[in-house]
Amino acid sequence: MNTATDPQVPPPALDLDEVSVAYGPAVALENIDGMVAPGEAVALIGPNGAGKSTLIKAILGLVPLAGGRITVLGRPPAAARRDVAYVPQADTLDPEFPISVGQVVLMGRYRRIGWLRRAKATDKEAARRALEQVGLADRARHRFGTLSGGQRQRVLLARAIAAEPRLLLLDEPFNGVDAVSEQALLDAIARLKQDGAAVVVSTHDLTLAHLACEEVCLLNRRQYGFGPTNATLTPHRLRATYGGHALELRGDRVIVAHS
Ligand SMILES: Nc1ncnc2c1ncn2[C@@H]1O[C@H](COP(=O)(O)OP(=O)(O)OP(=O)(O)O)[C@@H](O)[C@H]1O
Repeated sequence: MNTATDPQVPPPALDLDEVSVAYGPAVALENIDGMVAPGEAVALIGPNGAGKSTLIKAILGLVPLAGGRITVLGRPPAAARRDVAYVPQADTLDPEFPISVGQVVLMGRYRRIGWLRRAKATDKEAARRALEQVGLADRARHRFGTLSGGQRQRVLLARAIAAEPRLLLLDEPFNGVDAVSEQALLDAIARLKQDGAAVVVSTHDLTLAHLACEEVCLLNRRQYGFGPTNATLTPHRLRATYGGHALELRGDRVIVAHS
């Protein structure tokens, strides 16, 4: 989607314009198109290998585009990095890393502080508040690796909150988290949106999409829908997105039957 630039109107948080990405000869994403406004969230939904993480990496400017354009807060992705925070999948991190929970969260401030400067009282306060927002204020001095998977995911979200992002990217944040962590994540996302941040969250969890996201983007290499959550998450579209596999809905969670 390409928007005309009007200096009076704030730019969308994210504008995807016919985005394509390839790894060598293999096309991972083809002609993805959509927009996210400040204060809104979009869920990226699709099966394993659909290209959700690839799209997040492209928004971060970490993979080159084979075609199209991504605009973040009116700028190319690399120029917007300071205003973008990213929460990776928890299982991609080494829990043995000898660092305290408080230090992990303070890392979210480093782009503001500069890596070689010392954190100021305002940075420490921002980190403390972020940890409080995810319900782990009492764990600041604990070693990161001693926390559960769900708690570590919340710490990484706190690190992102401490960065005061205008665009937050979350890669499957609900994988393996319990109901308490799930609620803490939902509350934190809601607060960020209230503060005007936009959120992009890759997930297999339709409950998360319904509870936290105004819009969804259905992906499986190409786009099977991008629009308001209720109108877009139809069984017909989901079935098409999940490659024609028989689709079982349990509650409102998608279970793909490999028939
Ligand atoms: N660095 C890479 N080099 C080559 N191919 C890659 C690379 N990263 C991803 N791919 C391929 O691109 C496609 C999309 O992968 P991606 O990780 O973006 O999917 P995903 O939707 O995030 O999947 P999941 O739900 O399993 O995390 C897959 O076919 C994957 O094998």
